[in-house]
Amino acid sequence: MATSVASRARGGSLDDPFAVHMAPPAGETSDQRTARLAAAQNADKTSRQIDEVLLQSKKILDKKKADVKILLLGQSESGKSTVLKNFRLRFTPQYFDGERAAWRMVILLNLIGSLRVICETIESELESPEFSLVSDLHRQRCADLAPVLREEEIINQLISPSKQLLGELYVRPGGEWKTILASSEVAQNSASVVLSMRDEIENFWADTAVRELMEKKEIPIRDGGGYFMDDVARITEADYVPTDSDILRARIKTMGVEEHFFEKESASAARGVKDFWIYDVPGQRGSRAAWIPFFDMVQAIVFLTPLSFYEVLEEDTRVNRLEDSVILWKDICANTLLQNCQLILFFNKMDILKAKLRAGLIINEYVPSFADRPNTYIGATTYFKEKFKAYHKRSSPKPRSFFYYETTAVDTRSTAKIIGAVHEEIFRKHLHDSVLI
Ligand SMILES: Nc1nc2c(ncn2[C@@H]2O[C@H](COP(=O)(O)OP(=O)(O)OP(=O)(O)O)[C@@H](O)[C@H]2O)c(=O)[nH]1
Ligand SMILES: [Mg+2]
Repeated sequence: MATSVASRARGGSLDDPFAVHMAPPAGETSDQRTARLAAAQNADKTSRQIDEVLLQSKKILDKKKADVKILLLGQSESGKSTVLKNFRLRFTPQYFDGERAAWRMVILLNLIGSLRVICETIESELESPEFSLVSDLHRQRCADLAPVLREEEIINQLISPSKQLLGELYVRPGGEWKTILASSEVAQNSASVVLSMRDEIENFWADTAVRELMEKKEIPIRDGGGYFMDDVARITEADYVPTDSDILRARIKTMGVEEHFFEKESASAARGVKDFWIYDVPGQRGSRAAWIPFFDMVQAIVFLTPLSFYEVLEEDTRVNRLEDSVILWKDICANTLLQNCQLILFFNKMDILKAKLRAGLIINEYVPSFADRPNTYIGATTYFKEKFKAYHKRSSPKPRSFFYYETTAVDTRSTAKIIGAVHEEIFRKHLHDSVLI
């Protein structure tokens, strides 16, 4: 009966189930006793270590809950991961610095990817019956580059999460790929193959027929990111170390959610900075469901949109890029889970917009409502800013401030200033909200 067991245990009787288990075995020798006590001591130590780990994990979890969390949102190629790199460059420069060897491999991979796209374009051009800018000589040059092109698949096998080994570069979530690229012998061999053919690559790209073909086909390898065709001599030097700007221009598509912890570095110039987290997510249409679990835990969203009204989405060529961004922006503004969240809008890739306008882009051919406003950079940014601001005001469940910046995320200098201002603003609001709570 329950009562009798309890009362016997309280009385310390030998029927106590614990006492039975703790008692030394009958006839224990002195050596056995020493071994038993040592084992018990070890078990005790392990148990205390486990408790310590659990306590630490809980502390980390509690701290994470209290820390500011920032989510980067926007369509694919809007520049989310590039903005994250800018944050890392400013707030954790030592970590950023330690990754240059891995980025060198990404840059070489981006170069091989461009070469593959060019060779595929040449091949399809040669198959078309119309007059062609290129000839069998170019086909031969591509065949000569085969050893370099083969390396794309070899390196991707090391770091890619899927069987698709050609096409846009993406990696398994987490930082392991950086260690692999920086230290694996296979990757180093691949780099040697590219370096050994630098003259062939340079001569290939120096051919005006090849460049003209890419322009005629309107294949934007220049604008698409990860463009290093004009840097072959420099990036294939044996002692090449990527600059900050090279790393910002290197392209890896984000597949899973990447969580980055920003812990103050003592050597960091950014004094007074508190720890915070940034979440970088994939922007492709099919991956946007992955954003939702973060909505009720983040304090701020940096929403990126290039003003690419002249382009369509890569994953769905029926959808205009700017239209997609506007719909997303309205949804984010209207979401009630995010009603207390600070929204910061970046019009990104402004260098590309400026270059397009210089090259003769006519805005109202793509956006009829732009009408006869000045077809200039200021004209465009003013018009679209007012649009985004109006959606923000109309869709937000309750009033909130509108923060907006024009950015060129591959420009470290101008972006560093903006990142500093954004960081300050987010922490100012966080402090204000904490006081109110
Ligand atoms: N010219 C120019 N290129 C940029 C700018 N911002 C980003 N890029 C480049 O555009 C490419 C795509 O940027 P990412 O940061 O990878 O885009 P993302 O939003 O993370 O894309 P997903 O991971 O596919 O969702 C990269 O190669 C960048 O270097 C910019 O302001 N100007
Ligand atoms: Mg990304």
